[in-house]
Formats: sequence, C-alpha cells, structure tokens
Amino acid sequence: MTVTELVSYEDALASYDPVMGLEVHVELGTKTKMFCGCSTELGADPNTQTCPVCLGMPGALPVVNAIGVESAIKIGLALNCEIAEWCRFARKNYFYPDMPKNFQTSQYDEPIAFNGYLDVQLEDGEVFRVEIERAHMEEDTGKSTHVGGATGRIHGAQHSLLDYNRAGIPLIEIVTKPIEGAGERAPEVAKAYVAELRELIKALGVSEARMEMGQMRCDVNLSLRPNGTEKFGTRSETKNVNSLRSVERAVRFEVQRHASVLSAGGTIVQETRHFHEEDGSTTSGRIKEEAEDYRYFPEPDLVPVAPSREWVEELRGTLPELPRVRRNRLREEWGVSEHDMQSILNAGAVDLITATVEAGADSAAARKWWMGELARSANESGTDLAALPITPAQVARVAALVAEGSLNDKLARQVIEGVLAGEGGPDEVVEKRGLKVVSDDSALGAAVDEAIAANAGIADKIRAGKVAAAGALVGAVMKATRGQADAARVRELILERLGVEG
Ligand SMILES: Nc1ncnc2c1ncn2[C@@H]1O[C@H](COP(=O)(O)OP(=O)(O)OP(=O)(O)O)[C@@H](O)[C@H]1O
Ligand SMILES: [Mg+2]
Ligand SMILES: [Mg+2]
Repeated sequence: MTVTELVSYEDALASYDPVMGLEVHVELGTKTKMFCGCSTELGADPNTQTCPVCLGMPGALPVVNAIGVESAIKIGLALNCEIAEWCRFARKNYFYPDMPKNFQTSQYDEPIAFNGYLDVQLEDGEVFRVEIERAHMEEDTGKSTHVGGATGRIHGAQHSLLDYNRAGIPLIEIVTKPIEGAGERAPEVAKAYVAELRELIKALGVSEARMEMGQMRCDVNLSLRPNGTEKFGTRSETKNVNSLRSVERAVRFEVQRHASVLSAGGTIVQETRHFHEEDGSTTSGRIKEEAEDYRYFPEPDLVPVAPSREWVEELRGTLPELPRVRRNRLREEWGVSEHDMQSILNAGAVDLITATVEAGADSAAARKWWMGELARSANESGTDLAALPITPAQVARVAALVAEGSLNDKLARQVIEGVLAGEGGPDEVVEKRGLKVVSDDSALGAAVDEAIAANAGIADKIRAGKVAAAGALVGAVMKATRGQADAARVRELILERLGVEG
C-alpha cells in the first residue's frame, strides 16, 4: 500500500508505540582481508586486490584473520557481551553478482559475542540502555556499479561493473535486541546509540568508523504496535543508512509511514527499504527473505574459533576508558553543558578537540574552531570533520596566534580557510597571505587620521565626550585595513588623537 499523505509524527505516537532494531556493520581496519592475505587498502585500481579465496574460486581455502577475531572480541567485551568459548562461521547463501562465492561467510546461531548492552546518553543527560543481541564476524561484498539506468540501481541498468577489492574485508555486525520503551524519543535513541557505538569503535582502535566512507553503516528495523499492546508489529528494514542524521530521519519517517498505512487499515510488508538523503523518505526495496531462505550451514572450510579464557581476559585488560565516562570527565574539564557535549559528540569532534587541547590550545578556543568554522566547512563539503585537511596541531597553532594577538578572529578564519585550501600550515598561510594584525602605531596612524578626517561629525561627538561613538571610527579603520588592524590599539589611538580619556 502506498501512502500519499503521511500522518504527523505526533499523531503517529498518539496511537502507536515504536519498536526498533539496529544492525550496524563496521568495517575493521585490519591490513588484510578476513579470510585471505589480500590488502584492504582503499583507492587501488579495481580488482587488483583479489585472489582465488576472495574471488571464490573452487578449491581455494580460506584462513581466519587473527586480528579480525581479536577486534571482534574487543568489541564484544566493550559491549558487555559474553564471549563464545567455541563458535563457527556459517555460509549465508544468496545470489548477487557482487558476491563471487554465492554465499557470504558469516556467523549465524554461534556468534563470537552475545548478550550485552550499551548505555547511551540522551540530550537531557538521561541514560538509556540498549540491549545487544550479538556481535558476529562476517565479510564485506564487492562493489557493483550499475550503468545506464536512471537510478544507479540494477533495475533498468544496461550493464554492471564489478570491483572485488572490497570482497572479503572483515566486517563486524552488531545487532541490538528489539529496542522498546523509547517512545517519542525513538529517533533520538537510535542516533545516540549509533553515535555512542562509533565512539566506542574508534576508542578501541579497531576501525576509524567513518560513516561517510561506508566504514560504518546502519540498517534500521522498525515496527509499530498499538499503544498499550505487547505483540510486535511487522518490521521494515531500511538498509545502509550512513550518517547519524539519516538514522534519526529514517526512524522518524518510518514511524510516520507505518502509522499512515496502519491507521488506514493497511498492512506493513516485511521488506527492505532504501533511504533517500534528499527528502528523508524511504522507498520499497525487496521482500525480505526469511532466515531459511539463506540456507545457513556451518562453514566446512574453516576451523571453529575457540578463544582461550586467558586471551579474552588479556584483551579485557586492554580496553580503554569508555567513551561515555571519558566524555563526562571532559565535560567537567571543559565546563560545557550536556547539550553542547552531545553536539560535540554528534559532530565527531571529541577526539579532535581533545587533541587540540593536548597540542596546547585552550579548550574554549579548540571548541570554538572545531564546532564553528570547521564544522561549517565540513558541512558544506559534506565530509566528516576528521576528514578535513587540517590537523589538531594546526588548529592549536591558529589559537596560539590569536592568543598572542598576532591574529584576530577575522584573520584567523582566513588562515583556516588557507590551510583547508592546501596553502600550507598556519604560519605559511599567514606569511603568504600577509595576514598579521597591525598594531604598529606608525602603520595605523595614517589610517586613524583618515578615518577621523572622513567622519568629522562623529569625531566632534567623541570630542564632546560621547566616547561610545568611537566604535564607528574603529570600524572604519578596520575596513580600510581589511580587518588587519589591532582593534584595541586603534581605539586607543583614536581617543588619543581626539584628546579624550578612554
Ligand atoms: N518486529 C520487530 N520490530 C522491530 N525490530 C525488530 C522486530 N523483530 C526483530 N527486530 C530487530 O531487527 C533486527 C533484525 O536483525 P537480524 O540480523 O537479527 O535479522 P535480519 O535483519 O533478518 O538479518 P540480516 O542480517 O540478513 O539483515 C534486530 O535488531 C532485531 O532486534
Ligand atoms: Mg543482520
Ligand atoms: Mg537485517
């Protein structure tokens, strides 16, 4: 059933209770693939990082990547999971051209980690516990490019190009239990969960978890049930949602769409859906296979994984401070509100600001640049803050130049712009663009005299004691010097010239 009019989010919540399930895929940062020695390096020519194993040639035998298993255990432990004493891989059979083996090596009923939880903090500081069903190991598929169709999808395409470099890159899939009780905050809970998970993965050092690069992607399962009832409704599964904002929007849209269908007497079909960035909507994908359609069976070519308890405990000992605990500590140190910290988290700026402070900047200055100028720039170019071509050390240097009075904010913004444009480090940009605050009296004197001469009326007012009017003359000097004058010194000079006390 297609819906033309969506009921509002508020109306949907008045009648229905959302239940969510989030499946997050994380691409591990291992040097080699999960079951062969091929490189995982990005950017190589298509199909140059492949071998008989990841191309699924008959007779080729896979070997498990130990770092992949270690990363999976670390993730499991950080998510408060139990770690299997013994588990196996399974073949998940389905046909798609980007999967040369015709099955994905995954785990099914014997995941490496299970039964955990992740506490996430909401905007108002409330902590919401998301239960984890399992975290299992699997492998990525290749990349297909469908050419000739209008939508870039396989339907209507004239031909498809396949690149198997990504086939076999280790993935960890982290699956939540059904998330109940979020109510109207379901979109916020979903976003906070993915944000928290991303921080955790980064802190563990197992992946950079860059969503815009597909290193971390989320499938959003959602169903509604009438308020006050227990039984889950039929879920839809919106695939590969790849930003925090999109996760939030996908949940919101699906709540509205389900409610529209249900309240008009329709039924929800269990299907996958595609999310559309442009308008935040989802459209129908394929009817969802049942697990039996995948004909799962234990992978006969791989030995079972049986991590010793000593190894598991050793790995537990290496776990870093939990991001949420660390954030609360930093929040106190930096003196920011829960809400501001949440924005910093969502922007992926916690580590960047920390590193900038470690490089010598004041925390307020570090926050100001990352959350202001740089966040804007990242937004405009549609990249992650961490992907901007500027380092925390460079931001700290800009902050230092401002602190010592060599730059004012306006000039500092130009320096940052120069660094982002690839003109070099802050000092180089200052040098090349000639961006220094001019506080030398001989250089400023002439501009001050000109401003007084050009604004005789204002000058008279100041002479008559209206000191506040000096601002207009300072403005004129700043304009004439293209923002490079030391505003405080200019003000002093103006008052001196006009013979009044500041
Ligand atoms: N009725 C429901 N409403 C909302 N969420 C649900 C419902 N039933 C299950 N879920 C959640 O949906 C997710 C299902 O993921 P899972 O990996 O178990 O299965 P799948 O989606 O069928 O498999 P695949 O890995 O092939 O996508 C889980 O997070 C689960 O908690
Ligand atoms: Mg799944
Ligand atoms: Mg799924």
